Amino acid sequence: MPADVSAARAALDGVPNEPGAPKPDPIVKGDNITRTFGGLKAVDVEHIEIQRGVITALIGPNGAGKTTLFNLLTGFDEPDHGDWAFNGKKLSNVPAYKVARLGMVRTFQLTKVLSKLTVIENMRLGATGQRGERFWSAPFRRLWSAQEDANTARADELLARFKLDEKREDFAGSLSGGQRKLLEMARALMVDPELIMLDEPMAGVNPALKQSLLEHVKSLRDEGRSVLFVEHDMDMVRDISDWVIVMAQGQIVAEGTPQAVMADQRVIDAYLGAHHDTDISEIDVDELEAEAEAELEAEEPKP
Ligand SMILES: Nc1ncnc2c1ncn2[C@@H]1O[C@H](COP(=O)(O)OP(=O)(O)OP(=O)(O)O)[C@@H](O)[C@H]1O
Repeated sequence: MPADVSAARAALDGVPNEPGAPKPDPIVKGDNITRTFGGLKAVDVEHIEIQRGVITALIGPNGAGKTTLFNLLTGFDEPDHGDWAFNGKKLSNVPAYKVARLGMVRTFQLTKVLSKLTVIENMRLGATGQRGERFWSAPFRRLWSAQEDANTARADELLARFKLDEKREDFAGSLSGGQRKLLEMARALMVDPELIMLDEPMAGVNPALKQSLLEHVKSLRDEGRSVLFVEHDMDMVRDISDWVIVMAQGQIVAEGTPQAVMADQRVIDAYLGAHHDTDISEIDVDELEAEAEAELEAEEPKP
């Protein structure tokens, strides 16, 4: 682990495991952020701070408001109320492409339109700082070509890093789940962000590829970026996050190191409360028994 990553982690040592806890060096700071849809308060965050230079996970049950909070912070949606700052600069009413240019970028799942572009075209689109898909319409495409050379060089470098160089001319829609996630990450890196926000980086990824994806996420932090990710895959949260923020019903209900948060009763309640609908008939009882037996055998003292 590079020394500056250990230092960044160590800085979290004294931070209390409390919702909205102040951080020693926050890259994002927000207050009283609310967003309602009809009568529903999707986001109702009193105070949030994201520490610089570490990996922060944002978790919570379905509908907790995680994606809405991502959209608000990055300028893709407007709050009812709220103030937040990135590197001390207030961002309310700043459009998404400007937020991206300032250094805060979120990934997007590959939409239908983006699937019909090639991998390299997706990368060049990333360089526009998230102006959206309309920016890629024919007139803009011509305007854009003037700046293409520098962007293409950066795009090719990133494609090589994420092992997508052989897919350069393929349609993005033809990529596997894991390759799509790598492309989303590579595309976001086109603007060289200080804070990269990953939306469910493990969703739809084949288990064999998960480890390699985790290493790529860690490499973002190890090169000095701050990472904030939304994820349901608890193994990933446990494995790579330095800090975890838990949302439920629009609010931050808990925060702390992965170990502290996973042991927190409020988190267990918020999670299990939402996931207790698992159909018991779907569980393979024989498999569970076999696993339990294997574990017991492994624990038995050797004669
Ligand atoms: N554009 C919208 N119009 C109406 N309701 C919305 C809209 N976007 C989100 N919501 C509602 O706001 C709440 C929070 O949704 P959000 O997608 O932010 O949750 P989430 O924590 O990201 O959930 P998930 O883990 O399922 O992605 C949900 O009840 C959702 O139905």
